[in-house]
Amino acid sequence: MIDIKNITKTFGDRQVLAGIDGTFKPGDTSLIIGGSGTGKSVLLKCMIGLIKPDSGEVLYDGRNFLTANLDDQKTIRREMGVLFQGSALFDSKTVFENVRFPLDMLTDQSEEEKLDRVQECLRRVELENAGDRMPSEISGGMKKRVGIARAIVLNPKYLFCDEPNSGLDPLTSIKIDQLISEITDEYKITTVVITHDMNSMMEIGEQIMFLYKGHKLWEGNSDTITQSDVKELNEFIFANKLLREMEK
Ligand SMILES: Nc1ncnc2c1ncn2[C@@H]1O[C@H](COP(=O)(O)OP(=O)(O)OP(=O)(O)O)[C@@H](O)[C@H]1O
Repeated sequence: MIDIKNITKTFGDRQVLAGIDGTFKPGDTSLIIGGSGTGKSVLLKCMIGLIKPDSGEVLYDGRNFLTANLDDQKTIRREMGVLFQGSALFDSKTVFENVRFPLDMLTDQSEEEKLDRVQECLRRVELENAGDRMPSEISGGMKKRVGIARAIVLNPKYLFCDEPNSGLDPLTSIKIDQLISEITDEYKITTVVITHDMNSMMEIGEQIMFLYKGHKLWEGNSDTITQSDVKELNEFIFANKLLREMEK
């Protein structure tokens, strides 16, 4: 479980996060949605320690990440898996080496243990036969799956995905969403996904937080999202639908 309390962040004279609260539960794929520049990535970065908020708390199963000492912060970090935008694979490493990388950096496992674990994760994302390939030789959807395998290789309690659908066609997007959602459920991970994607909201939105200009304006799930009376949310959904229609 992750609790965030009153997270604020200002860059210069621009307030980007104006006091965000939220709870993210194990086994749930929670979505953070909102238009461009509303603070979604900054919020995610505050949660994983890449940006220091001006105030607020981020609690990982009750452990205060921001005030923890370095050792405790390291322990919490080790429990996080992150799927960055664009997958962020190392171009010069094979698929296998990319997935093995966190094990090399953060564990003292034997070669055999690492081999087993990497194979297990590649199998989970249905890429068991692609280990020898280079990122340049595989499709965008496969790259995302490699990114997911790498994000889960350390058996994370918490998984963060920044726009996992960016650059993918609708069908591949749905498959990636389903994979994230299945893995979340299977391993009871607390998963937080940033997305613009309307299909994702309807398919995997067990909990959805809508940000608008740094404020949390609405919270709910895919069943309740179309019934809200929040004007900004309805406009966001309408614009999204329109975009989808135009793409068809
Ligand atoms: N390091 C930074 N320094 C200054 N301003 C920043 C920094 N990071 C983000 N911002 C600003 O904060 C605002 C929110 O950015 P953020 O990346 O969180 O938006 P977002 O909701 O994720 O948008 P998008 O969907 O387009 O990625 C933007 O105006 C952005 O320019």
